[in-house]
Parts: sequence; structure tokens; C-alpha cells
Amino acid sequence: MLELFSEAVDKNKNWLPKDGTVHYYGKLLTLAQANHYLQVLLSTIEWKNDEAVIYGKKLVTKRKVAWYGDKPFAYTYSGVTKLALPWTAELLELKMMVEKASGETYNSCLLNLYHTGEEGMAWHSDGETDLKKNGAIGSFSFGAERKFAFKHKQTQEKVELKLEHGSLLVMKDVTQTHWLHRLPPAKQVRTARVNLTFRTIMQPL
Ligand SMILES: O=C(O)CCC(=O)C(=O)O
Ligand SMILES: [Fe+2]
Repeated sequence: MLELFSEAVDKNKNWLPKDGTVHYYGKLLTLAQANHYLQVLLSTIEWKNDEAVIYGKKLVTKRKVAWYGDKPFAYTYSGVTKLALPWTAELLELKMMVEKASGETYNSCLLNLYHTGEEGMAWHSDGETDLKKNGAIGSFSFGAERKFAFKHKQTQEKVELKLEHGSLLVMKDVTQTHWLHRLPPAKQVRTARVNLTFRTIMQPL
């Protein structure tokens, strides 16, 4: 269909050349809505400094994190286990938007707060054992626009895209098996970014 006015975001495009599926849906929200949610998230989420065990040492990162879900799921991330908090009203609204846009469901959300461009996230994949294998991950971004990058684990091929204020990115299928992703530091960025990754945690029977 010919779209005369909206910016051309091809929601059906797979950004990965092979071994996985990444869709970028662009902005799901107006600027006013995205600004509203950014303010609500900054003020209502229980942000905590992230702890990670790297080479057996417990490190505290500048980036802040939070973990919410349908139940107090235990989630082990970078060697540290956290229990999910119950959804806030706005997180439930955002979860429903991501579910509708992506055609997938989620039962939990990991949130990251990057205060400035000096904070980022190193190369990793989200293949933790308690995550549903090949489950979709819906990544909703607010605040400072930042670059996001993928790197193929075998060939080192790279794919980069920009994540806009109020936009949705979805990673699914075998993406986490074959690709790493990261949020590179961006020295020129002086404002905060909040990212929500909606996920499916396996429920013990
Ligand atoms: O901040 C982002 O866009 C990505 C965060 C991420 O990769 C993660 O939380 O696993
Ligand atoms: Fe990730």
C-alpha cells in the first residue's frame, strides 16, 4: 500500500540476513504519549543498580535495572537472581501494546535505565535457561535515541539500527542462538534512555 505521509518503516523486513528474525516496528506512540510513559517509568519503577558477577567478582553497574512479571519469577541474569515485582498499571498498558503489535504474548519484563550515553550494555544474547527457548523478546524504547547492534557469533557479520523514542523492536526464532546484541556507548548522548524487554519465563509445572 502506498503510504504518503508516514515515515517508511517496513515492519515485515527481517533485519538479520540469516539465522534469526528481527523486526523493527518504529514508533508505536505519539511524541506526547512516549514522553508521558518515559516520565511515569522514571518515577514509578523500582530502579536498582545492576549487579553482575564477572570472572567471579561482584560488580555494580551505573545502569539501573528492574524486573516485573505475572508472578514473582526468579530470573538469573549475569549470575545474579532476582524476583519479579507485580506489574504497574502503565507496564501492563505497554505490555498490551507490545503484544498487539508483535502478535506474541509475554509474562515478564526486564527494564534498563541508561542515565547518559556513557552507559550501555556489552555484547550478549538473552539465552538464559529460564527464558522460553526461541521465545520472542519485545524491546520498547523511551528517551534518548541510541544505536543497537547485532553480531553473528560465527561470521562476526554486523547489523545496526537506531531505536527511537516510543519504538518497538522484536527479536525472535533462533536469533539468540546465533547472534549477540549490544547497546554501544554513545559519548554525545547526555539524556536518559529507558528500555523495556518483554520476555516469556518458563513456568515450572
Ligand atoms: O537496552 C536495550 O535496548 C537492550 C537491553 C538488552 O539487551 C537486555 O536487557 O537484554
Ligand atoms: Fe539483551
